[in-house]
Amino acid sequence: MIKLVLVRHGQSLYNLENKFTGWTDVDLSEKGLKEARDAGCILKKHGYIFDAAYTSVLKRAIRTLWIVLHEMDLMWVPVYKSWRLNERHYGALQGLNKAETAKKYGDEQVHLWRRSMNVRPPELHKNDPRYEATDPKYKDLKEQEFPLTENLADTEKRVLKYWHETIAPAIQSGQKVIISSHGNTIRSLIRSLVQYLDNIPADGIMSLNIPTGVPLVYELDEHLKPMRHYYLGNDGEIPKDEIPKHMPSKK
Ligand SMILES: O=C(O)[C@@H](CO)OP(=O)(O)O
Repeated sequence: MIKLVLVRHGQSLYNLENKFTGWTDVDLSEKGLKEARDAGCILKKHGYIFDAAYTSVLKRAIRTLWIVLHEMDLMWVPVYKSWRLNERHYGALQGLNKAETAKKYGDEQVHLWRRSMNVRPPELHKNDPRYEATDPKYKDLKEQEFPLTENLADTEKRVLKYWHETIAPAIQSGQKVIISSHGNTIRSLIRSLVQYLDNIPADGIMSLNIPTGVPLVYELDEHLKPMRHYYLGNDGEIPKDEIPKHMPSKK
């Protein structure tokens, strides 16, 4: 039986300030650092070991992974980074306060920007300092590939390309994998994993609240079909209604 571990980065400085983040490269808050340490400790306590680790090119996910591997004494594990595992690009909303934006544009509009598969937030202009296409971490992207904004379908498409071409084959070749990534990236992966199961409200998965810094384990069969899933954390850290309801959980 295969175990895949997904972990959303610990709380970031923008999570703390309730700001739209997207590709803004903010670091972890003090709470986020602790969440990452706790995630590593609990994975170690349960005897997890990994052959390969995947993350985005954003430091909140990278640092979470570093801390997890450090706590587990697994710093030797190869780490693969890809922009395709980045958070969804939030366009011109990046850096704005979510509550203030809701006051200005209304809750309904902000909900559409945040959770609709098809609605894109307003685009960044190429002369905006938040447009980071020349950052060396994006050297693999052609200028026309660098997003000015993304809806969740755009995000899912580039995440799943990496999943199908790189991560899924590694898992199927027998590698034990951890992915340290972002809320919308993880939702996209969950949508892909559950797509062959019956009666799954795939759209509802995009509204799931994924807690920061709590490992989510998917047990998969050899075809990568999920058998069950569960969070590894203290009960108090995992609000019951945040556990995906699309499959029986362990508890
Ligand atoms: O701001 C963001 O980049 C994401 C994750 O924190 O927010 P949302 O919950 O709106 O997807």
